[in-house]
Order: sequence, then structure tokens, then C-alpha cells
Amino acid sequence: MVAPPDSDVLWARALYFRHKDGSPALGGVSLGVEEGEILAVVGPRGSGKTTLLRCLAGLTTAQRGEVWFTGVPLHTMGRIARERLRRDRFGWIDPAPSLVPELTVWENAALPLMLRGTGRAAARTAAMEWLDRLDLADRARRRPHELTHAERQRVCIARALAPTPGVLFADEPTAPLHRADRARVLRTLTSAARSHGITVVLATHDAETAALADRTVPLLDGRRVTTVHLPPVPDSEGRPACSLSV
Ligand SMILES: Nc1ncnc2c1ncn2[C@@H]1O[C@H](COP(=O)(O)OP(=O)(O)OP(=O)(O)O)[C@@H](O)[C@H]1O
Repeated sequence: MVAPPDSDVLWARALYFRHKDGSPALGGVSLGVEEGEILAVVGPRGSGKTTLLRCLAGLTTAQRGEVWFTGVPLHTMGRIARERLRRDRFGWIDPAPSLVPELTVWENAALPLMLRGTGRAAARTAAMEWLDRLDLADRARRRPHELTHAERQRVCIARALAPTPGVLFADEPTAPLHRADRARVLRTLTSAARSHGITVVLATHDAETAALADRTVPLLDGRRVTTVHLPPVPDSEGRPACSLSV
């Protein structure tokens, strides 16, 4: 087994994954993510972005290949140890909001901290800070069903940031948001990551979102490629910019 480079907080080698029905999802993907880096995995729908993030986060185990986090192999770790690592060091944002309906907004945002053992008052303070940064402070005592879909997604983002995870995995994190909201929330997310030293791995098929990352890894049909063509977005002079390369 070859150990990963010291500079990489997350490192994957030759990941292969095929779904139970035989659909191929990853065909030998290798990548390294440096500490504090914001890395965008880009590609069209079905290119394997979600599967790659799930493998890197230890939510799915690749049939072949290795995943290392700070020099610790995830691919040989037992399920309970992996779940503990995920709870204590990783954050996850899904493309659609998923909250506990019985809890208030602040309780939802504070939940990962409380699961890690943080006291209720300290967890509430941390959750409120992030809810405030995401313009949700006045919704803190509401239940999820009283919020709009976009507000619920912003609660999920606050919930993921509140424990200051080592690595934040964000799968199309702003998919449910309107365009104006999207840019603002992405700026909050990336500036929070930079100021708190959070490494971010985000999946997106949107060139505008990918442009906020330090580096992009284009995927196509479960493999790394040099360039993928993403939906065109106008640059500052109104010209379409429609491909990304590494
Ligand atoms: N549960 C599943 N069972 C079978 N095949 C699946 C399943 N989930 C995804 N796939 C297939 O695996 C491949 C990779 O899917 P994946 O969701 O990782 O791609 P993606 O780039 O994240 O796409 P999207 O942007 O649509 O989420 C696709 O061909 C997809 O159809």
C-alpha cells in the first residue's frame, strides 16, 4: 500500500465503483485534495460526481481503490469507526434539504454539534452564528415546514458549517436556490471555508459555481478528463464561457 503525500488531507487512488444493477459509476479515479483547498468536481449529470464524493466521505465503499484522510485509510476502516470519523471530521450538504421536522431551525443546525457532545447552549450559540450569516436568524424558532425550500437548504448549509468540519462535502449545494440567492450563499460558504480553514470538495455541473473553487477536477463517464463542457455562463463582459480545464 502506497501512503499518500503529506500535503493532501484527502487522497484517493484508482477508485472503481459499479452500482448493484451493473451501472458503472467510477472507472479508476485518483485525486488529492490539499488542506484548506476548495476543490470542485465538475461534470454533466451522471458523470459520477455524487458517487465520487460519497466514496471520499466514506458513505460508500468503492469496490476497488483507496481513500485516505490525513494519512488514515478509510477503505480498510470498519463501519463504526468510519461513521465516527464522518460525525467528528466531515460535513455533508445534499442537493435537496433534509431536516428533522420535529426540531426547530436552530435545533436542526445545532444537531451535529450536539451529536459530537457539545452542550446545548454552546451548540445553540454556534448554530445561531451560522444561521445569522445565512440570513436565517429570524427563522431560528420556526419548524422546517414553515420555511421556503430555499431557506431549508440554507439551514442545511448552516448545519454543515456549524461544527467547523475538517472536510465539507457539498453535492450541488445551491441547486434549490434562485440565481441571486445562489451567488450570495456560495460566497458565504467559500469565505467561511477560507476563514475557518475548512477543506471543501463540491460537486457541480454549473460553471459559475465551479469558478469559485481553487481547482477543478472534470469528470466524464466516471473518469477524470482534461476538459468538460458545462452550461454556458456569461463572463464579466457578457461573453459565454463554457468549458473548464485542469
Ligand atoms: N442508485 C443507483 N443505481 C444504479 N445506477 C445509479 C445509481 N445512482 C447513480 N447511478 C448511475 O451511476 C452513474 C453516476 O451517477 P452519479 O449520481 O454519481 O453522477 P452525478 O455526476 O452526480 O450525476 P447528477 O449530477 O445527476 O447527480 C450514472 O450513470 C447514474 O445513472
